[in-house]
Amino acid sequence: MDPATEETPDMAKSENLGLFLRIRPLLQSGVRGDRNPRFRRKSAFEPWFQKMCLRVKTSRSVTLSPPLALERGRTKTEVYDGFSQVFSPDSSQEEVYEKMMSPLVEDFLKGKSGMLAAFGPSGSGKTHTIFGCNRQPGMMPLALQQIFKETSDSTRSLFISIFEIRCEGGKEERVFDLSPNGVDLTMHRSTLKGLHEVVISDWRHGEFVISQALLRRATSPTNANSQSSRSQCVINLRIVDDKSNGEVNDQANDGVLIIVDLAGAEREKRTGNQGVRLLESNFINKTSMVFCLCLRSLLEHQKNPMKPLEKHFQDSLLTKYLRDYMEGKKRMALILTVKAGGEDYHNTSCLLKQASPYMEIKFNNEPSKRRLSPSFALKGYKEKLEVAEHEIQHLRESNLELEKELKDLKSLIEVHRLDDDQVAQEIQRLRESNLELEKELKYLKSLIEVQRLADDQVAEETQRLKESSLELEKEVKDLKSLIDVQISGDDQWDDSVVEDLPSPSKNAISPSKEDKDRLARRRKGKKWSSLEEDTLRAGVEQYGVGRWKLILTSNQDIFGERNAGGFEG
Ligand SMILES: Nc1ncnc2c1ncn2[C@@H]1O[C@H](COP(=O)(O)OP(=O)(O)OP(=O)(O)O)[C@@H](O)[C@H]1O
Repeated sequence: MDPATEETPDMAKSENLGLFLRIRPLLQSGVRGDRNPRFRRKSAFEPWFQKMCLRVKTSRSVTLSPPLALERGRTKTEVYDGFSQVFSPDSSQEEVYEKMMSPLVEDFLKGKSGMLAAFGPSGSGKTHTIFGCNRQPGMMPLALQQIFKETSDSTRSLFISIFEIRCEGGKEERVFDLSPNGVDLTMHRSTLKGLHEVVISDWRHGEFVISQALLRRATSPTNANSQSSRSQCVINLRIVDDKSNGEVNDQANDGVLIIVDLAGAEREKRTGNQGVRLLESNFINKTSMVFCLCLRSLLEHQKNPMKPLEKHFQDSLLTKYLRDYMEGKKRMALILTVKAGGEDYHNTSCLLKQASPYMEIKFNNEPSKRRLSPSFALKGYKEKLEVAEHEIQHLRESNLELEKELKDLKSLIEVHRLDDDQVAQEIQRLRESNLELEKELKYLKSLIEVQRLADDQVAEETQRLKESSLELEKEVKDLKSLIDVQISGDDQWDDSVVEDLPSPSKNAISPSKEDKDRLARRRKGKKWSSLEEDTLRAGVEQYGVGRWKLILTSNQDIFGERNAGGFEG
């Protein structure tokens, strides 16, 4: 029994499960989704209607023919009848909506909860039917349009939540909230804790929220479908009367409409799945199987109440969540999607055999009659308490994790701070050594300057000495020429005598008698003063013996009238 309500079963007012069948149009050869090369080769030139194993018989029945019978022109066919509606390959989304979805939405707006699930093999058009695309919006966007059209002037609010159940890498099943900022969810009984609900302002907003959620949904390409859903996707629409302030009362309209896009059951050979894909495929097939077991058990139980209603719903998270529907307590519709190609015969036949009996399942179609009993209230509070406790535990854990992260960050900052100190110290040290180097450089520069000055002085002194040396040389030259002039003035050599003289190297020159007299006269001349003698000695010391003319000219003031010839004696 639903923990929130106590419903009075009234089978007189019950109705059958709505079972719809939609046949996907055959895609052209080579179009992704029809990848069986064997079949493509065989049927490349056949007209499309000859390839089909499933044909619409009436608006509620179909005929199924095996491919071999088709090939050999036999008519071994099976008829499946009693569907709520059969949609042919050329039926539009609007047509499907009008006949299948619109009644569910009408009831939802009246406060009746309901569920629609799309069920069928991979690539048969479940996601296309539920969500559609921009050009062909599916049941979900069309439902939003209808809801907002009919509630535009009321005080009711629409809430949407969307989640998926998947089995990553073939491990345990997990639930992910697909709403913005959604997280992993845990299921307690049939309730998801922490599932985020978004209040929808208009149908475009609703469409946006759902399209964003679908971007997060797990999909992968397989041989059967280029974008195959790898998870069970569930969308909840809940409408709340704002006047009720969220509280339960008799008038409150809080119907829930659940739309489920199941991942398509797959045959390993068809999909070519391996590794992780194969594990996912096992999970998908298992969920489909549990879903079917629940419905079959419900049908058998309804047919023969002596047969117990098996608790198969416990075997998968999806059926756990949909327990009320799996146990026939709430209204449900199924749309079976199939492909009608010859190569799809096996899948289509299995699905029809398995699911067509579900059309006999009955549900009570009365709105929930809510009675607040003390036991219910207590039960409700207990559950709320459990949820709150769980959330507190969850918050505590995440708090601990955050604290740990904070600690790690702090220690990281500390390490960086230490590094910074070291860097600052190093900079300081470098600065100081830089200063020292600058000082040294300054000192060296001043030394070089001093040296340069000294060099300049040396150069100047050298220059000066050179100049004075030149002057001296000039003076010496002048003096020499003066001496020569003096000598030539004092000693009048007779050129004729000189010409007759033998070479000096062979004969000593002997003066003439006149010269000898002149010399004698000079010797006998003025007497030498002691100053003259001292000066002569000093001259000899300075210039050497024989340099009489030089000694004379250098000390002309002392020797006066004397001539150099008189010095030799
Ligand atoms: N009625 C239709 N009209 C046109 N195209 C369709 C129809 N049904 C399905 N398709 C196309 O067929 C391909 C497979 O469809 P879809 O993805 O809906 O399959 P599925 O049953 O959800 O597969 P899976 O279980 O692998 O996710 C898509 O390209 C889709 O657009």
